[in-house]
Amino acid sequence: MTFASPADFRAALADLRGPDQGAIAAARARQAELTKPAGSLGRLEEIALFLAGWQGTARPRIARARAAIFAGNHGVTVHGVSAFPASVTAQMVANFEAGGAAINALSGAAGLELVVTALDLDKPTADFTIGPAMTEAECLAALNAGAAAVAGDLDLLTIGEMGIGNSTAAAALCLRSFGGAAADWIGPGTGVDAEGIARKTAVVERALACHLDAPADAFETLRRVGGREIAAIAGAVLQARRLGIPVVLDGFIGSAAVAPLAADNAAIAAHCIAGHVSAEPGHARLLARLGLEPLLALGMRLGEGSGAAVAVGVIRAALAAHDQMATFAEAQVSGSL
Ligand SMILES: O=C(O)c1ccc[n+]([C@@H]2O[C@H](COP(=O)([O-])O)[C@@H](O)[C@H]2O)c1
Ligand SMILES: Cc1cc2nc[nH]c2cc1C
Repeated sequence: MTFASPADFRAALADLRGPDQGAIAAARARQAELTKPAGSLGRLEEIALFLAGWQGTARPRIARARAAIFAGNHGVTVHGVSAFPASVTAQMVANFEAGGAAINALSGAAGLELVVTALDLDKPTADFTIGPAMTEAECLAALNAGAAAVAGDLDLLTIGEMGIGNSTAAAALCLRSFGGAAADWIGPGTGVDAEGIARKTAVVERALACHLDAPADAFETLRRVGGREIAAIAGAVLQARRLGIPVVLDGFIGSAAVAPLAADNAAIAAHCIAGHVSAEPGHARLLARLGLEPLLALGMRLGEGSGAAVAVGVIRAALAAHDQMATFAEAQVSGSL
């Protein structure tokens, strides 16, 4: 068990390591020697430096990369907050296992090992409009399931989720972590209409009122208005940080899992790349609050780690250029005047 208690989780979140500045400096020096005008590969250059810092080497690589997908069920679905029935969560997990989901195709295309963790699907979280979604023990177990999906020898981790109703939980997490109005964080999710959005807004407002006087630290917010797959993502992101593994986040729900952690320690997202900005309207606002600039904007809103997996293609391209290009000296090309 990685996090022995809520206090242990809080201590880990309070004690975050930074990237290897020497490796970043060495990678920057190499970039300056490659046969291109300085800065001409734009964000690709920043990605190479980012991976150098977290992998602790001037020549980062992606030999072993994993897509970790977490699934959970939500008691809040009793309020009609999703366009799909809660039974779809387990059905989609079976689809992941059979190889028929988008993430199967996209993780394969990106060269990612797919690891699916289904968390007590037959035991939905409690309805968080009337009490905490999870007990302390349940939340801790989910955090640890997330941490357990992170292997020490990974060069990169991408993260995804599946959970009917979890865009409502994600909105509640964002509101409790960053404030604003419920409407700032609510969107159609799987595709609810205007009445569905109004129902989601009322549900999130009731949830926030229910937990108003409760402690607002990361563990309590995850436990009260999160979900098992969401807490698992939080545990995986924190464990990856402890191991120095860079993370690619996916869409609105995957990013919202980090929101309570960021409210306690703004440095938590430093080892994360936002793979994409999803079409869920709160995602752009959330990424801005996390200090992350999305790599892609493809109008995707699927979840299950799909946008993060697509972004890995760009990240691999960044490393290919960084690693394989000739220097000005090697290619006998004149440098800038
Ligand atoms: O990743 C996103 O930005 C995203 C946006 C909308 C929906 N989803 C997925 O759809 C489900 C949540 O939507 P809902 O309507 O059931 O709350 C869940 O399984 C997510 O993976 C995901
Ligand atoms: C079919 C389906 C697939 C999904 N994948 C992630 N969330 C999803 C929600 C639905 C409804």
